[in-house]
Amino acid sequence: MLELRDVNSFYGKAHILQDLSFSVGRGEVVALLGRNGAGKSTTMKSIIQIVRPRTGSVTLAGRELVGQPSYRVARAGIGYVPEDRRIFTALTVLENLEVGRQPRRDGAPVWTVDALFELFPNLYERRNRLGKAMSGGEQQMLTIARTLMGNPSLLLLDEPSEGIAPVIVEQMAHAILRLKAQGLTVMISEQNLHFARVVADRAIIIESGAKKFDGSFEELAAKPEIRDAYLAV
Ligand SMILES: Nc1ncnc2c1ncn2[C@@H]1O[C@H](COP(=O)(O)OP(=O)(O)OP(=O)(O)O)[C@@H](O)[C@H]1O
Repeated sequence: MLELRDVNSFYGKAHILQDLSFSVGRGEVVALLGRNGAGKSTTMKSIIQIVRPRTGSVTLAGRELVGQPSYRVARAGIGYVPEDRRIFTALTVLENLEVGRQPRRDGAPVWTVDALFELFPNLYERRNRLGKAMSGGEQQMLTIARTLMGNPSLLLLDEPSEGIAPVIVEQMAHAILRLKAQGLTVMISEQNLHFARVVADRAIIIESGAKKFDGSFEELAAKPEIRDAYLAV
């Protein structure tokens, strides 16, 4: 469904992504792992074209995304939840969800406000509260829910468990597993190996913008040297 081939991305002269190639199959949940500064956020930004790869290709269902404006990438069916939660603090939870509403898309799960409240019961309880009155974890859930209102076929979550209370992390894991059960394709970037193992089918590890491992968590467990070299555990 998603394929990166020999992607090279830069910030000015700094060469960040180095010939990065990987693919994500339809319905898969893949964890992009790596230390602080490994290039996880840059990878996601290079998929949605906030960062423009200088060379290489990024395709979604065979369609080239490199060079497209980000709003077109979103319309092509990619939902992106950045690390810094972006909710409208002066709008209520319900209003925030309405802002995200987009038409349904072929081959992607269709979301309603009710279905999202079922997925995130906390949001239902706080549906009339202003965004600014929510905890960090609830804001993270609201950002994910609002993105789902766009009915994406691929969801990119940048470090969804970072800085969030353990009880909310648990709810988040549960929600991601339900998204997978609905057939959504998900890529999460993570430093938390435990969280990644609970929700993802496969791990891709990067370091200095280059791929160091791509395989199952069983394969990763059999290679402690990889974990020790590239992950903070
Ligand atoms: N806007 C920018 N301008 C210049 N360099 C940047 C910029 N954003 C990130 N970098 C650098 O690019 C490299 C990769 O950063 P990136 O944010 O992709 O890593 P990450 O794996 O997501 O780490 P983190 O967990 O800290 O978000 C780092 O060396 C970082 O300092």
